[in-house]
Amino acid sequence: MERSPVVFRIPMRTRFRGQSVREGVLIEGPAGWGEFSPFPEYGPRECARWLACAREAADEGWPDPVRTSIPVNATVPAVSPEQAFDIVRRSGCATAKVKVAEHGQTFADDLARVEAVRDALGPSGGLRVDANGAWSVDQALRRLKELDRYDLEYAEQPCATLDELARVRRGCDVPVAADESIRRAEDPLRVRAAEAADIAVVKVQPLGGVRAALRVVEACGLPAVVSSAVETSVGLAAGIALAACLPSLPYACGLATMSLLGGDVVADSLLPEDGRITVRRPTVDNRLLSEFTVESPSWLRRMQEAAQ
Ligand SMILES: O=C(O)CCC(=O)c1ccccc1C(=O)O
Ligand SMILES: [Mg+2]
Repeated sequence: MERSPVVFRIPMRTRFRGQSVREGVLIEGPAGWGEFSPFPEYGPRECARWLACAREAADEGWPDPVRTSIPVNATVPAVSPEQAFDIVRRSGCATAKVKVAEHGQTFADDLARVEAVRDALGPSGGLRVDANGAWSVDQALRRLKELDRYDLEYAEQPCATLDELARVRRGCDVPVAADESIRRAEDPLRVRAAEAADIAVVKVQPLGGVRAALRVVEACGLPAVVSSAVETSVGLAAGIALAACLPSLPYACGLATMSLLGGDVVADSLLPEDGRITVRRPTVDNRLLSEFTVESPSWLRRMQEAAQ
């Protein structure tokens, strides 16, 4: 028997994107469980794609994998240099992504955090930064040049607009990855036309599922980095499925985010071992699920509105 939708609420171990809890709805269908967990700021139109991702997971499942494990990066929130060092060391990952340009912090904080992460990785590790679109073109050009003394693999969304990304790309040696610029089906063609990025960051929930994201990557014609939206292992499994079926996967993916959450709804969490996550779909554990279940008519309403 399939369960009715379950609303979950899981505390975050470190604040990320200004959030300290992660909430959403888990739905069960013939193919398994799916996760609907749009961030609070998204309206019904955007939420429709997040729901399509959950429905694909529950109703159809995903295309066959072409690899058995996914290389992943450690995700380093805007924490102190000491904490950043520990996060990277504990992760076992050879690649790390560091949040920079966080509200309330200075560029000196960013430099110190990136330096600590380079120390933790050693000279051969991959090190990327993510500014979430916060810099102007001038800031990005100056700051990336300075940060590049720690040898950056790429800079994720240094500025907000495609035109700005294209100018940063032309003006500096650090490759540029588009993340927030790729949220709708028509976005990849725009990124490509504007020559705004070297790499496409793709997230399955905002793009409407694994099949939809596969089409986006194809249309974009850029190497893809699959990233999570900080989901439970139910949601992460969809990202793992996308990374597992992409024809080519040249970079480590941002799917090692379970360590940011204070709990999970499966016993066999999608955590990395030696910097890789084994391709699999863990099953929901009823005891763990009940531990994080909350009553929330507003979440069920949000899901209904997304289905209109
Ligand atoms: O890419 C990663 O390493 C983890 C995922 C991540 O950073 C993220 C997760 C949720 C919302 C936004 C972002 C982001 O890339 O800015
Ligand atoms: Mg990003």
